[in-house]
Amino acid sequence: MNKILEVKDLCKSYEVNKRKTTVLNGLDLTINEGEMVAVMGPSGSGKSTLLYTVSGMDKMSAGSVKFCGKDMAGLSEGELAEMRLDDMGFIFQQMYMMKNLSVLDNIILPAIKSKRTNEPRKETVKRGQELMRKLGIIDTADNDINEVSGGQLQRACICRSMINSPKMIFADEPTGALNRTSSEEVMEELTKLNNEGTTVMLVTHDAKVAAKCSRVLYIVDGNIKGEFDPDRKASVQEREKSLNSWLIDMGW
Ligand SMILES: Nc1ncnc2c1ncn2[C@@H]1O[C@H](COP(=O)(O)OP(=O)(O)OP(=O)(O)O)[C@@H](O)[C@H]1O
Repeated sequence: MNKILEVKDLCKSYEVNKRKTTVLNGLDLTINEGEMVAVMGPSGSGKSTLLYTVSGMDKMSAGSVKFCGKDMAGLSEGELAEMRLDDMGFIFQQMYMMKNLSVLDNIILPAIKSKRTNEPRKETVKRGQELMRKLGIIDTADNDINEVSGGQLQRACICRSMINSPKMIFADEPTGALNRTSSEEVMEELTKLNNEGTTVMLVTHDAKVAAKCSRVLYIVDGNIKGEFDPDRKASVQEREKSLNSWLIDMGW
């Protein structure tokens, strides 16, 4: 198995009003290509910070992060931005959609910005529309982003995260704001993507979501306290049940 993400002794602290808070505290983690990893843990334990730091969205304070064998600390801001644009997909809570663009234009924006290919805009639009069709939101293509539901917007975020065919998708609470049906649909799409070979790392508070992953990490005080491998051959109910009892053991 090829390693896609190698994290060693990762530390991250913030300074607010001259007071230093250490959020990640010497964390080690390896994720192999094709894994779907859930990050769980109490509120404030550092889950989102971990996601932002290993994906290069935020600067680490110490340690090392290698993505596809490349040491992120050795990359310039421009090289990092290119890596994020071409090789990583993001589904983050704040969603970061541009308010003055339609849903479709938001989805294709990363492809328009990418220098990797000189794909004509017409082709990019076609690919964006195909993704929207696949995720069942093609009818919203020309809508403003405030004219769609939370579930539709989350699916649009998934389309956008996929438009450059990334090697890995980072998702922070991808189902957080959704009802059970939308949440299941979004997870179905992420699982499909993962089955097609995309590595996924997602933060969630929902054991139902985590049970669909190949590995669950439990973070406490900025470090991994335990890991759990849901048995993907077992039924969804069985996986959830064993995950829930493991979470209780972890202090959930
Ligand atoms: N930009 C920032 N500046 C200062 N402190 C921050 C910043 N971002 C996060 N923190 C602090 O770092 C700690 C961990 O935050 P983080 O968002 O990673 O936790 P989390 O486990 O994802 O929490 P939740 O489950 O509530 O989303 C918190 O105490 C938070 O206040």
